[in-house]
Amino acid sequence: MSVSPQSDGREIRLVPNVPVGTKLVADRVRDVIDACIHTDSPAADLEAAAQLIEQATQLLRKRSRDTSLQVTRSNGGISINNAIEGPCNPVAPPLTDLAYVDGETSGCVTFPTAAEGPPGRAHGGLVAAVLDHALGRAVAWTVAAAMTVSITVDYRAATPLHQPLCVTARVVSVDGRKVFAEAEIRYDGQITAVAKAIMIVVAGLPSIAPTAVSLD
Ligand SMILES: CCCCCCCCCCCCCC(=O)SCCNC(=O)CCNC(=O)[C@H](O)C(C)(C)COP(=O)(O)OP(=O)(O)OC[C@H]1O[C@@H](n2cnc3c(N)ncnc32)[C@H](O)[C@@H]1OP(=O)(O)O
Repeated sequence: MSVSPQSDGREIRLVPNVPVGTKLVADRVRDVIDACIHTDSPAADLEAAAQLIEQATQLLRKRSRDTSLQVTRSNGGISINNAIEGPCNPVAPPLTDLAYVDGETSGCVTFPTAAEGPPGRAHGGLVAAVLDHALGRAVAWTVAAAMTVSITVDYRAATPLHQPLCVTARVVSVDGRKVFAEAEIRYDGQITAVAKAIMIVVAGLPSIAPTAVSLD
């Protein structure tokens, strides 16, 4: 594992691949979150479950590391504990299969029950977060790593839970450090939300290339 210093002093840790064991734990935690939301168990079972979860937490805390982003060298650099795409972050939906082809960035996401806003629909803030992330990826892959200073989301239709969704994003224009980009999320081919963003290229953020990662 190597470490790349960032402009604000934080570090990015490079790992060869998504760590299988950590991803397994994250997947099981996603199951726990889902079960927690749906459970109708009696109090004794809830108490027993809470104790088991506490035991698992203590086991995981036996050896801890800092919270720096970990990024793989494979597949264009998966940010493994990122809030949106991180396969090892149980809070991430996650956004998967990120790809960059002919200037277009795409990815897939399925929102779990935990992402519910209106009944049966994804929370609009989480839809916006996924779009923001795809926009960030598109800008990083097309121009350079950047930060969002403005994002506008139009919600056109319900974004369902538990259904495979496609996210696409691209750069529209560049004006100095300002990058204008747009993105959509689709269910069954129909757009449910579109986003327009202004992102500012910021020196020192991790750079990611479409085909080969060059982070150090
Ligand atoms: C493989 C590695 C993977 C790693 C992870 C992958 C994840 C990738 C995806 C992650 C994606 C996640 C994405 C996220 O979640 S990013 C997180 C959310 N965003 C932020 O936290 C950003 C907060 N803002 C800032 O820190 C500063 O504003 C920055 C540093 C960005 C710029 O401050 P700086 O002092 O440097 O620059 P400046 O103030 O001179 O401004 C520069 C220019 O910008 C124009 N401007 C500013 N604001 C606006 C505005 N609202 N509308 C229109 N224009 C605006 C401004 O007029 C000026 O234009 P001009 O006068 O030059 O013409």
